[in-house]
Amino acid sequence: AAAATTSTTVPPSATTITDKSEKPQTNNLPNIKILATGGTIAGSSAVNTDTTDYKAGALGIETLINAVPEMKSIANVSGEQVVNVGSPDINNDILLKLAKRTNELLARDDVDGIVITHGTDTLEETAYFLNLVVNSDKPVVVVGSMRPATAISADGPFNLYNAVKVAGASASKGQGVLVLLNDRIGAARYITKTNTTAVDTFKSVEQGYLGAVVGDQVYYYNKSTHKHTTASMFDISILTQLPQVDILYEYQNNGRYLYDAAVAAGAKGIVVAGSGNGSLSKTSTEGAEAAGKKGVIIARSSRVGSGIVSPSTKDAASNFVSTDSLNPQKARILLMLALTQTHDVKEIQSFFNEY
Ligand SMILES: NC(=O)C[C@H](N)C(=O)O
Repeated sequence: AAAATTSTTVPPSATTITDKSEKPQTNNLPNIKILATGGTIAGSSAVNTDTTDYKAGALGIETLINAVPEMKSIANVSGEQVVNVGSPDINNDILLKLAKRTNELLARDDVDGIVITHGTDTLEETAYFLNLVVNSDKPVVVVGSMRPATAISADGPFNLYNAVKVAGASASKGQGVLVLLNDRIGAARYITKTNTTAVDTFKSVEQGYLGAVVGDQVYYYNKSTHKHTTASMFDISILTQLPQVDILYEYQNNGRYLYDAAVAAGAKGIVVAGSGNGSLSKTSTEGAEAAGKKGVIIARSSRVGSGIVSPSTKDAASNFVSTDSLNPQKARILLMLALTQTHDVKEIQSFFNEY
């Protein structure tokens, strides 16, 4: 991010960690806002060996910032608590609130980048949503941890420090929304949680990471080839809600009743976590086609965990779209946004090809 350069350089120690004055800083460090949403990075337990039964979203932003005073030497850091929840409880209202606040802050001259602390369970969904709706090329870095703040060898503090470093690096501009854990910089479009409990859980198996933080340096090697941030056509500034999109999982012996139930409950779109290359059983196909006739958009993704769901010649006849390499939970994010623009199947397919 563009660091303000002035002739009067204030030593880093003169900055306050949580500056609520909203005045531009006068040193040459980048101004980074941390928006806190909860998760394990803000998790707490009475037992320091507890890595599973702790309370996620227990500690506030002040505590997280005060735990890493080293950030003062790399940025002017201030924080805001947006919500404080485990990430399974991040919902559409929170997504909209977070994205609007992010855009508001990025529009200001005295904000050079944003770091968002978040639970890891649904981190990739929030990161991808922001990737599609942030309308600035300033860095946005989403960070989490797998061990609560109270654990031996908690991974949160260093992840947070590195996230601030990445958010303050000029090379991070225009890279789309980034995800930082374990010294790796991932693209929101590609990265996913691959292990339920391991610290090195965030991977981009097919596409790779964009870069890494090693020592004092931020390194980039790749760029996301999909449209994001300033190139994205999605605008959430006037939205107060997002359309209901549900995910249905394929398995042997399934029935169409889940499709009927989703439609009855108000789904405007259904993402199918299909088997293999986005396959649906005959009974699911019946349910999906019946939903399609009622105007519900059906998007074929895959339960496999990696790979592309390729377009099928049968899609046009059934009014289905295919989701490229987006996993079901990210396909749901894109389909919600697509449905704010159009219900045309061809147009929605083109969004899945481009974003
Ligand atoms: N590691 C974590 O952050 C998991 C936690 N359950 C959450 O997503 O909030």
